[in-house]
Amino acid sequence: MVASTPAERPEPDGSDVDSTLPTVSETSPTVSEIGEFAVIDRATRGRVQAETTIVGPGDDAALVAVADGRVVATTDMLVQGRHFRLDWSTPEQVGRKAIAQSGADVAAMGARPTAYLVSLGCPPATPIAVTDGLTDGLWLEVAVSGGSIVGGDLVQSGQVVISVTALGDLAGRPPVLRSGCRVGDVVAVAGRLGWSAAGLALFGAGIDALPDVLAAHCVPSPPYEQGPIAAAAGATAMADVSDGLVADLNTLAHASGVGIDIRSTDLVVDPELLQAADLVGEHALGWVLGGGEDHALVASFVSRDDVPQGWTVIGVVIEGDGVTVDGASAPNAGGWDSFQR
Ligand SMILES: Nc1ncnc2c1ncn2[C@@H]1O[C@H](COP(=O)(O)OP(=O)(O)O)[C@@H](O)[C@H]1O
Ligand SMILES: Cc1ncc(C[n+]2csc(CCOP(=O)(O)OP(=O)(O)O)c2C)c(N)n1
Ligand SMILES: [Mg+2]
Ligand SMILES: [Mg+2]
Ligand SMILES: [Mg+2]
Repeated sequence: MVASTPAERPEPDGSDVDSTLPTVSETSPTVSEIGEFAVIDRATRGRVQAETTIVGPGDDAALVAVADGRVVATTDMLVQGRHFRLDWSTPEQVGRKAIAQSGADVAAMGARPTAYLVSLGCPPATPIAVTDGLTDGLWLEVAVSGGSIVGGDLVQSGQVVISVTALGDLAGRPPVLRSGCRVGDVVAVAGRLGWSAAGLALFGAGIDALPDVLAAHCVPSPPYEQGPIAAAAGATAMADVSDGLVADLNTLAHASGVGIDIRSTDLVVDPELLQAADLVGEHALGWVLGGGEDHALVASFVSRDDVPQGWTVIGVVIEGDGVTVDGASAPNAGGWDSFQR
């Protein structure tokens, strides 16, 4: 491998050094003014814990009851300028997205989220209206996904960074792995595709239109409950779509040692995406195939009869290696790679 010289590296576009904070109000004190423990207090006081929380925030660690003797565990982080911008999203939307990103991974194992640990880094000048907004958003999404926030961390950093660890319960079922696709299975999707990418394109072009599409970029809507439903229906493999449909199906194909062929005519391209595509001069199907961050669920099932309500069959598992669309490779649907953009 040849190390790239500075001259070969792409110029930074500035997006990853964004450290702007919204001026929420002239009167909001900052995090440094009220101090770490007061901010933590505001993030935890009065919030209702799930039944499985034995010890919640306030001690050295939380204690969580594990119903079936195993716990699903996953973590993801959001970095300002890379995963969100505070001039595009409200703090509440960022909080919701942070929970959704990890909660969707729990659902993709076939489990139900039970507990979250939230670590926050922020500059000292962060208004507490921002940390309060984040807290509200985190708890709003927890109310959708299930579970509760049992602890976390708060540190000073140059930009806003949020890391969410989620735990989940499989209710005695086996986990649904990425490696379980078998030739002849059908592949189905639950949840929206392409919306987040369409919103990102609108934001990027500075077009203030289609508010539902912009909101879908700021707050994904993972179909949390469909994870356990698919597992109970016998899903053979599953993942959430964070990097892009083709990219995430590729992880299933590679882990399972198979090919997956998607039929483009079976993909739902919502009319709002066609409108957005007209506005920015891009292709809506490209967003559906290559856009990430909607956190839809994709899964394989032995037959069409196993596919639960709320899922749309979009393809089949075939012999081969990787993902094809209508039998051909999809070179423009590579999806997100944290170090390529
Ligand atoms: N720094 C790391 N150390 C250990 N495991 C990691 C690390 N980063 C990612 N992984 C693991 O690699 C796998 C793929 O990660 P990722 O692509 O982020 O999955 P997802 O898109 O579901 O969040 C996951 O099982 C994750 O736990
Ligand atoms: C400012 C900004 N630029 C670009 C994007 C697009 N984007 C950022 S991360 C990502 C993919 C998912 O992020 P990743 O860190 O890979 O999450 P994971 O797959 O681990 O869930 C996408 C499409 C964005 N959300 N915000
Ligand atoms: Mg991840
Ligand atoms: Mg995932
Ligand atoms: Mg990713």
